[in-house]
Amino acid sequence: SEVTNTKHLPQAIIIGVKKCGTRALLKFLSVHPAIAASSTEIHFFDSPKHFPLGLDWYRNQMPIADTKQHVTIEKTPHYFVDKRTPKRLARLLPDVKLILILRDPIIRAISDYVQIKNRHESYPTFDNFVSMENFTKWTPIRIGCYAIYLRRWLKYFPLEQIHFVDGENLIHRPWEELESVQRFLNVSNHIREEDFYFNMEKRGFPCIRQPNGCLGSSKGRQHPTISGQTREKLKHLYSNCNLQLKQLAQIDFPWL
Ligand SMILES: Nc1ncnc2c1ncn2[C@@H]1O[C@H](COP(=O)(O)OS(=O)(=O)O)[C@@H](OP(=O)(O)O)[C@H]1O
Repeated sequence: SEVTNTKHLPQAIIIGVKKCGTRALLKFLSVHPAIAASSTEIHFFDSPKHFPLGLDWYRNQMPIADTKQHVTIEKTPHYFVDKRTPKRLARLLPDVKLILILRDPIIRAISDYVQIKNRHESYPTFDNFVSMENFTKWTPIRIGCYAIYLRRWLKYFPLEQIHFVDGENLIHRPWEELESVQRFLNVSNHIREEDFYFNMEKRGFPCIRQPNGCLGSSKGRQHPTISGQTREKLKHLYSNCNLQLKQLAQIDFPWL
């Protein structure tokens, strides 16, 4: 077939959610011979600086794809929570396939917290935050109420255009999640169970054998233990959010 060696607008975008395994998913997909994955987060639709530069700028950020058979894909987890992105995306790339990876919102919140704490030494403990009166407004907590944001997306995209990945299963049995993502993207089932190994030095997270290995040191960080009281409070808060998500997305992941 004809080699085009050029950049294409993405046919698929991992729109989020932050700290749910977006990097792992994209890294694993990038070993597929028919997938051209962007190595950085592009932040086109959500950025006042980039968006006015238009689709030519966006296309130019994409990786070179060998042939027209390639599926070009990028991930920018902030798209999911950005108010302007769904409308802009629907207008500019109405047929784009959307991939949304979700994990247990309590673990996601701790992961988000650990990332912030990493940059701000004197940051309070997670338990301290959750004991505050208006803790539900704190971003690491709020983002985990996925239904709030998904509802916005569904104003612009039909459910069939969004593929939901279980971020917990992506850690335990990544090949299963990849099988359905590959099907959704209409590419061959190339990534298999034997392509993975589990790295015990990295809290048991999966790595892919060739050619990419494990994720970098900013992924798979140590998490603090949280009190039983904090956990109960969050379970209570998220039970309603999770119920709404199940109904909106028509999914039933084990942790929901
Ligand atoms: N294979 C593999 N290796 C390492 N880490 C993995 C993997 N699969 C999923 N995860 C989980 O992904 C969490 C980071 O999520 P994201 O990549 O979406 O983060 S970000 O939003 O781009 O910052 C990251 O969060 P932390 O554990 O808090 O570091 C991991 O829990």
